[in-house]
Amino acid sequence: MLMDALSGYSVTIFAYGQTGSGKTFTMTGPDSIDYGREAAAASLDDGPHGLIPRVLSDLFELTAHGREHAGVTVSASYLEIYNEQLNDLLNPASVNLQLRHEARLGPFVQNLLQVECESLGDAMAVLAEGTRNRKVSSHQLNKDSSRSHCLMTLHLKDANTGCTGRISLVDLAGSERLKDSCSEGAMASETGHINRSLFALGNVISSLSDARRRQGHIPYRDSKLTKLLMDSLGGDGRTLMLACVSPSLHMLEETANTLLFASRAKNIQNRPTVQVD
Ligand SMILES: Nc1ncnc2c1ncn2[C@@H]1O[C@H](COP(=O)(O)OP(=O)(O)OP(=O)(O)O)[C@@H](O)[C@H]1O
Repeated sequence: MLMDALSGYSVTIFAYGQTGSGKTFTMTGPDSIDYGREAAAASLDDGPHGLIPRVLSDLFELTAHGREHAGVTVSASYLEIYNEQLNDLLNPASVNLQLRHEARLGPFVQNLLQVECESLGDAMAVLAEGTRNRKVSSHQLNKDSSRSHCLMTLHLKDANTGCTGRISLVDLAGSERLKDSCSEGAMASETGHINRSLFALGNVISSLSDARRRQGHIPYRDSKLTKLLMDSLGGDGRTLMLACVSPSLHMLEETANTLLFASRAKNIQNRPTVQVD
């Protein structure tokens, strides 16, 4: 996926699964690891590191001086969709941003900060800053439950070829049944938003995976999440979905739902296209 992005494709990797199933653990890594600038100095080859630090580490190795992709510049943005609002995780004062669409760019978030990253240390600092600003709360099923969908995007621009690739790394909030999570008040309202947007994602995926419905209307407009992921779902990007499931017998029904969702998603065919500036 990383090599594709360096060649000008728009790639998306997203983690899906019910609350507490390990999406954040998979994407970012265990909370015990401090992904500050210092961590960049340490080797990321060993240990339980998340997918994002590994992608960043490989990216800066491949774009290092003297390597084939040395002409590629990297900038990063990091946003969350919280209660159907788009907020900038790198600039917490910047909330409720507008989602726009341009034929050439596809969907994009207006006024979202893009930070230039010259080294792995810079990119790790972006990851640490954004992760610090995410909305997280405790409930019965997960003590550090993400209350928002988070999307880190690495924008890659190759000065030699003019190719503009993109890697979007998405940690979705997890579905939860209120009677199990025992969320109340503001948290219950967050849960409502999370469940509704995951429902919209499910609808888009089932429409795209069904050959007859694929020809008709695809309900991308039903949520910010599906509007934002439009290119990744049945569009011109390359997409990898990670299905996270819990080993607990209590979660059997949710596990079956996640697997059903994943097997539907497998039927979706994108038409990947290289983007050239
Ligand atoms: N593969 C794993 N090995 C060890 N611990 C794990 C693993 N996956 C998850 N955990 C632990 O389980 C707990 C829940 O995981 P995590 O927060 O990643 O779930 P999540 O799917 O992101 O949940 P939510 O949707 O509520 O945000 C965390 O304490 C995490 O460290």
